[in-house]
Amino acid sequence: MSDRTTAEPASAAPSDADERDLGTTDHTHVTGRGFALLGQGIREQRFLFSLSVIGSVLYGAMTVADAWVLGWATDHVIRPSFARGEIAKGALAGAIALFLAVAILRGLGVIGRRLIGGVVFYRLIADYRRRVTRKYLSLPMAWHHRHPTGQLLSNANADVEATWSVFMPLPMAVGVIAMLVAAIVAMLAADVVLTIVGLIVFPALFAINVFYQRWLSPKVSYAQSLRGDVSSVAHESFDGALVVKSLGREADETERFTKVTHELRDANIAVGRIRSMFDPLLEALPNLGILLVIVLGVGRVASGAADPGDVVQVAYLFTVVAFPVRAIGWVLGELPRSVVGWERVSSVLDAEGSMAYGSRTLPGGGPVALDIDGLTFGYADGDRDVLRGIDVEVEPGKVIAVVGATGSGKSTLTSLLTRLVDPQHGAIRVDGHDIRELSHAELAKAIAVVPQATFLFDDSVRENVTLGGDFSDEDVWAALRTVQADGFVARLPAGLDAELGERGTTLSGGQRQRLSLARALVRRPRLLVMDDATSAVDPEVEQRILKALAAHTADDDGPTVLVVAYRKATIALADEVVFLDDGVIADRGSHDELVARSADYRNLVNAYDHAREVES
Ligand SMILES: Nc1ncnc2c1ncn2[C@@H]1O[C@H](COP(=O)(O)OP(=O)(O)OP(=O)(O)O)[C@@H](O)[C@H]1O
Repeated sequence: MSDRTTAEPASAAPSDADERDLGTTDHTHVTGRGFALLGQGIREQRFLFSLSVIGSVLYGAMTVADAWVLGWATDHVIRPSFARGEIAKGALAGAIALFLAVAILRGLGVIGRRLIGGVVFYRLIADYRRRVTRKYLSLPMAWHHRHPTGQLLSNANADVEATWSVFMPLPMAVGVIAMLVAAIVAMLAADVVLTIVGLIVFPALFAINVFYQRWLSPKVSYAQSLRGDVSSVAHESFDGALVVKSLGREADETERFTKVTHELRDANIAVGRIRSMFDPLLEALPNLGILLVIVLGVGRVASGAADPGDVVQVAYLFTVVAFPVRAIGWVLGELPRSVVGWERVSSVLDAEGSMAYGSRTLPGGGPVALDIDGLTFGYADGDRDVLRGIDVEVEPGKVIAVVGATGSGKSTLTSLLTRLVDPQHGAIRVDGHDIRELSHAELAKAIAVVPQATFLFDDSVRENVTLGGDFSDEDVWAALRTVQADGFVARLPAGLDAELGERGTTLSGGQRQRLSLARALVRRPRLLVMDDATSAVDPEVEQRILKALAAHTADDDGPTVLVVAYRKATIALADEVVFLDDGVIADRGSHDELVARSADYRNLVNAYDHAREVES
């Protein structure tokens, strides 16, 4: 019975709607696709899977051998001992040696099956998680915009696990087939009549199991998807604790949580109900078989048609084979869930539209000339172009500010500059080369973006700045100095080694932004794109940062800068300002020129500064 824990299917949490998917899937197709999936996994882990099956077959053969040894010992050791009143020492030693040899081989079989079978399962999961994650990283932002984070997490986690969980009981199921053949042969050799009982009990056990698993599996999947819902509601409540508490929504949140936990409770009870119906039946059937064997066997021994050893052997076979036979049921019952998991996983792996990169590298070093030429872009799910006919030229080392009302397309422009998305029309060139021709590595090296929302990893300051890149501590400190972050980092107890906690929660918003800026600068980009990247930094520090950047640029050491800016003082530092209005360039020139000639611009920058003054 101890096999139960390892051989039962892994209860991977599947993602939403498994219940519906399983309910509507045609079982014949599912079985066909399920077997194709098994073939795929076996091919990919050919060697280890074969080893685990050998282990399983060895285990099966030795289980049957164990029954045979028991029968042999009954006839050659126990019965003669009772008959003669003394133990036949030679036969006893032989029986002990046989039991030991079988036990050792059986143990080796179990190790092979469980250990190597486990390795196959975990390798498949790790491999497919890597493939899915790698695919995510290669898919364009347009694809990501269409797929919520929760779904991506579930694809990489629960769906991959659901796909391969069938590999947990698979080696055992394959071994069980060998075990069954050997058991039937052993029973036939022992007693044909008693074998007929086996031929009724085992197929019945197997059929009930398949039916049971088919009924249970979608219910288990559904319960597990609800478990995912419970944790996502809890996660959201904890994440938004500030909002929940400050707006006094605790009771509503508790109610939302209660609703989903009650659904989970009901789903688990439904699973328990089915289990409570089938488990006793599955446990009872082999015992009824044993009873039948003993009743029939006693009669056959009395009539001299069978030896007691044969009856003991067949009865024992019933006890040891009955449980493993259920592994075949687990495999067949798991197949529909695996197929659903695989459909979700392959929808990611087969997704089209990976960014195609060129192979060009940019000659020379230092700041680049930027040329945005006739750029037009619309989001795939949007009903209109967000940017239309944008033309901007920036000389190397100059600072250009992009100013515009909310929703005018500033962040979209920064996404285009780093090829998170590509334009439908027009081109972006650096030093005359279309950025689509640059190799991926060159693009990442030459152009750095500091996004509006800062993201820090739960890691040290150093790792957050270098992101694993090969930079010396000197480089890191230099970048920190430019962004005026050297002071507070030096004051952290562990300095560069200080751990920042999840999303950098141990730092203030302004400190986080400065680290995010340092991360871009340490790479010495040739074009730096800042999307409102200093909004949480106080104006005076922001001025110092921008001046330090400008000083580097003046030494031909710094990048060309495109900055989405709001504060008048920041905008005034730019060599030129591009004023975006609803996706088109409404005006451009120096800040003073725009203030003098554009009422809209004037109103906007005044409103910004006023709003920020009120905020602070
Ligand atoms: N992923 C997206 N899918 C569809 N539409 C989008 C997406 N991101 C932005 N938009 C739309 O594109 C337009 C421009 O958005 P964008 O974020 O570029 O504006 P913005 O000027 O940076 O605004 P803000 O100052 O508020 O950050 C908006 O109308 C917005 O609704």
